[in-house]
Amino acid sequence: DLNSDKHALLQFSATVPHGRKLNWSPDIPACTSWIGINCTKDGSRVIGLHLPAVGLHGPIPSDTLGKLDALIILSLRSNRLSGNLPPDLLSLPSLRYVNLQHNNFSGYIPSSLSPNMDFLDLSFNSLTGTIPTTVQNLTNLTGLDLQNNSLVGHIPNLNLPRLRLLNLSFNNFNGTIPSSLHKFPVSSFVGNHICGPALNQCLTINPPSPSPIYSPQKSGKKPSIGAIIAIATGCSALVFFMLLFITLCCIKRKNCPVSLASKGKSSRSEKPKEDFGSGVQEAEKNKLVFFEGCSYSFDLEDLLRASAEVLGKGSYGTTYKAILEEGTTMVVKRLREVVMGKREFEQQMEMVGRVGRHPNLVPLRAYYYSKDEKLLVYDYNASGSFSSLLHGNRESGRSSPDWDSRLKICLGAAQGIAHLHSSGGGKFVHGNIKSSNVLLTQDFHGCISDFGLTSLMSSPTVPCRTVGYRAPEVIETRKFTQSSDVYSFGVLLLEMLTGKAAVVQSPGHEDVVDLPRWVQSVVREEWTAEVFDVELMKYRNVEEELVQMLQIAMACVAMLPDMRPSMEEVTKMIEEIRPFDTENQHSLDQGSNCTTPEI
Ligand SMILES: Nc1ncnc2c1ncn2[C@@H]1O[C@H](COP(=O)(O)OP(=O)(O)OP(=O)(O)O)[C@@H](O)[C@H]1O
Repeated sequence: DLNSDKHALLQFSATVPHGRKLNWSPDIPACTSWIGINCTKDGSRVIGLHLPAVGLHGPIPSDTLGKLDALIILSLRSNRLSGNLPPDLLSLPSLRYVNLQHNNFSGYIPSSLSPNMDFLDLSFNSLTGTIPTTVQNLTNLTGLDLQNNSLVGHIPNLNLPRLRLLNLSFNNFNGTIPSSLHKFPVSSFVGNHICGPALNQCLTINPPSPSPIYSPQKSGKKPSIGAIIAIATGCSALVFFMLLFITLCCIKRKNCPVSLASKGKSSRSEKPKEDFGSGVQEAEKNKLVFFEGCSYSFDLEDLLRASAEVLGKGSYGTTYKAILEEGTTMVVKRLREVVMGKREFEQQMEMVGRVGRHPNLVPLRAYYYSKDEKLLVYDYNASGSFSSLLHGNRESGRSSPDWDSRLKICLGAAQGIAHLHSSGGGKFVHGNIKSSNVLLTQDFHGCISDFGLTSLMSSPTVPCRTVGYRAPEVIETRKFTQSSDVYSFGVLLLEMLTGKAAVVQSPGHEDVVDLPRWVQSVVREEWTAEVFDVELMKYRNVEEELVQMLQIAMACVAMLPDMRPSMEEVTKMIEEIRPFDTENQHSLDQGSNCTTPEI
């Protein structure tokens, strides 16, 4: 509440060009309301209003600027301010820096703009209408960020000599990119229906659907009864089919684990009853195929003699941790239901081996193929998976991963998937993105595992434990695409942000609902902050980054595949939240010498 004295401790001080120092002291609330803020004790005038992410809400009073006539900086980003922007809000000649991103402002961008403006950020609001032509007069403008609004019309020819940063992505612009803006990257325009040389052709990615996460109070309009019925019917059908599917899946496969507890966890010294290698022919015990550059000295016989522990039963078979007698620990995946012939299998494995040379991918080290046994060999990663880090900690007493670690892991995972998608002539699809397939290095880099396996299977299996990650069209068509990978990654991001599993029990109901729908329902009723994992709310000054990540996640889980961004775009958007030093990343694949990470 801007009128309360809750923010009384906020201080602002700056030196104005002519050298006079202004202090914005705790005395400010005594000046009754924020529109009277400039009546500081010494009568000096306020030149900056900087109140980011402090929970301000409601509309900005229309006569604000009559009182703040010396304002240079207006920064109210990441609040819950709503309503139309007052027509004169951005018109004060003193205004130079405006940042109102991540609020709920609606209506048009005021056409009266300070001619001295050098930075204008109105991104992540619900603004409509066109870009006012007066923007062309802002010759000092160095940055213009209008991304994630509902702006329409043509992009004006902005001949602004100082403009360095431009982001118009995820709006409803159409037409072509004017020549003056060709120097900006594709990411500046993505999510619109526009064409231009920078894009080679017309953009195919449409703006995300106006879900409540983008505009919780968009235009104040309520959906029609018909729309409500359609949405309700659609959601019920989705939940029904999901439940039906889960049930069928579990009936069909008796070995579908009901809980994590049912996973075999034998001790190191004791071999479990179920073991890998029983289908290996005696004559073939030297037939383990290693990838070029590997320096492992064990062979298949050594691997079969190893002490094995079941790590889990996944969609493709059982995964074992194998401790060889010489001390090396490897992971062996025993595939089931592979229908491919030997030659085809070998070709596929060669491809997987080649593609896997990336810091954010878990490389396949070796494989074995015979009629009765198919084995894949990977390094063992002692730090476990993102899933166990997120969901396993509270019981084990380990602390929940902090925001920085989560962000870093997700960026790594996104980079890994983006690399996969650019491989195989841009046709490679993972088909099983989920948090247990994101393994972690010791220093918390996310690495994607299990790639290249979906095509080995007899039919595109939709495993019961991974239903929550499946894009709606996959459940229907059983076809995996790069867009369905993006959807799964979006669910993974939501899992990271909420701390919840991909399928959640909806509060007060017995039925389960997938995470994207749960997030949407919470955001519709409450405010975004309710969605986030309480563990994340402990950190200060991260709200804005959380909301940004939530926007990315929701773009990924758009119902229509064409509406989802590509993984390359997702990676860029995450990088924009917080740039990491990617050059110094450690990886599972340290070099190409197949070094097993320390155990
Ligand atoms: N290289 C590895 N190092 C350490 N743990 C691993 C490794 N590969 C897999 N795991 C872990 O072993 C467990 C079983 O993996 P598996 O891939 O068989 O099943 P899943 O990931 O649960 O399901 P899916 O088969 O659908 O991917 C998972 O918890 C996974 O994180």
